Amino acid sequence: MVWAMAELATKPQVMKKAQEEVRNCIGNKGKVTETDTEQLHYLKMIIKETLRLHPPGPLLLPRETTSHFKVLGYDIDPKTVVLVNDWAISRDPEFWKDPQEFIPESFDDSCVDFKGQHYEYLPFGTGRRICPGMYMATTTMELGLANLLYCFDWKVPDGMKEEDINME
Ligand code: HEM
Repeated sequence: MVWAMAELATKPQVMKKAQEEVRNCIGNKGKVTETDTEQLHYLKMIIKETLRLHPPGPLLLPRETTSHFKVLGYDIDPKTVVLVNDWAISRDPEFWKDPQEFIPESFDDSCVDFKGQHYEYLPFGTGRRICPGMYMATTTMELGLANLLYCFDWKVPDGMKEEDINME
């Protein structure tokens, strides 16, 4: 969630749009609750985009092969440790337009999600060992970020510019 906050702090126009969505939806209720987040489509796109550019598990979890197989002409022996470079996959220009930019709108009208069916985007992995905490993680992030956007305007510290924050 810190990455999402850093991206928003450096992109005031994205933050404004997200704040407007949350504040219009919640009105004077005082706080965002779990049932409210269903309506926060832009916020969900921000979280997806954050997980694309800043996957907390950039190489997923190491796996060990149990039998010999061939992939793209390479022989993979049994007991080989295999890493999936999700960080690189989710910045691949073959699948993503302007892949280095933070553009939540890329997920608008797109069926790409993190449930492991879209191999260009695997922040929670895929298959039988996909992250079982996926919904807990996204629900917690949505709720936390929505409440922060609802209650606060945040910005980079005085004397600092947006471009001073190194997102690498
Ligand atoms: C943003 C938050 C999270 C991210 C990005 C994340 C990502 C991942 C990834 C990439 C894997 C490996 C999947 C694979 O190799 O295919 C994994 C596995 C796992 N995650 Fe998460 N995770 C998150 C939060 C959580 C939470 C909140 C829990 C528990 C409450 C959790 C529990 C697990 C467990 C137990 C596994 C191992 C599953 C297995 O090997 O069968 N994760 N996670």
